[in-house]
Amino acid sequence: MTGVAIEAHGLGKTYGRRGGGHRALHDCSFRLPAGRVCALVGPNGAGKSTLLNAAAGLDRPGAGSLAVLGSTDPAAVRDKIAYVAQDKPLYPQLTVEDTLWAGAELNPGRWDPATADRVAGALPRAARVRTLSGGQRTRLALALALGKRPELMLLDEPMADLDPLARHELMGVLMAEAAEHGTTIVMSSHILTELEGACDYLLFVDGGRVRLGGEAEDIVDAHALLTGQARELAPHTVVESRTTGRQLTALVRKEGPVDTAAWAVTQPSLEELLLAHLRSPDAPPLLTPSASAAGTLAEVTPA
Ligand SMILES: Nc1ncnc2c1ncn2[C@@H]1O[C@H](COP(=O)(O)OP(=O)(O)OP(=O)(O)O)[C@@H](O)[C@H]1O
Repeated sequence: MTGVAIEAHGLGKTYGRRGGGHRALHDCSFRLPAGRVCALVGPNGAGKSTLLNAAAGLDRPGAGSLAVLGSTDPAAVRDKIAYVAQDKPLYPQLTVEDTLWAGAELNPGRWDPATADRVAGALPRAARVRTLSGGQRTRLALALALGKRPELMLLDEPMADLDPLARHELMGVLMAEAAEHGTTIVMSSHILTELEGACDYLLFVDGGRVRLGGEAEDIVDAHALLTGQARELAPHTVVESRTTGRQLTALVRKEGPVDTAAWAVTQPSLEELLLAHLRSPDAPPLLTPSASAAGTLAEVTPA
């Protein structure tokens, strides 16, 4: 699939203007190509849910511009987007069966009953939503989202309350969906190891801005873990360094070839890379060309 799933320019969102206000998104710019499985990571309060809410059209950004599936009008693309928010909003009085029926009714022409049924799995069809466990509700919310056959799936910590087996199974279903239909998936999570094998794209948000964006492989390739006798690390950009005696270990962003005579060089894992950036809020941002938002879109009218 070609095209751009999400493009943001200078996106801003401030909560509670009276008495100061908190900037949840601040000058946030990036581009997510269509067809990618994107990990949305960042510390608590970074702005991930705020960004997903904006992309889903549930919340209006206060500044900047945002295009989703090529449109700046959220209503125009709503039927092509599935959003599983952190609190998994479902109707508590409906049964599982009624909920799946409602999914079919609300998505005429798109609904895929076989997929929804497969994801719902062993959920008792006659059980009311309010009697389901947190993990069972998640499964039902994912069944609704996948049954909709969306072009863009926005998932806010979808696996957080699933048991390991269910997590493994549903991650497999998501990946198969993305591979078969070219669905763009944006998935926020704090479980970095889980994302590493599943996601091919990365958006690392911190302080309401994208600090790392692009193909996960390219972002990892741009960095190196260097170990050797303490000495100058220039010209490389130091993300994090630690000295023990005369031994220096550093995670750097490579600025040209690394002197392999001076340093033992290894490639960091995605988890090591993200942890280093989490501990080093001043490390400069890095967006690969495909993640760099270019040009200007129509400005969002301040809410
Ligand atoms: N409705 C709201 N009213 C006021 N402040 C809010 C509201 N929603 C979010 N915030 C604030 O905006 C910031 C970003 O919140 P957001 O929920 O987007 O972070 P997050 O990255 O999803 O965090 P987490 O990983 O903890 O889920 C936080 O400082 C939060 O306190």
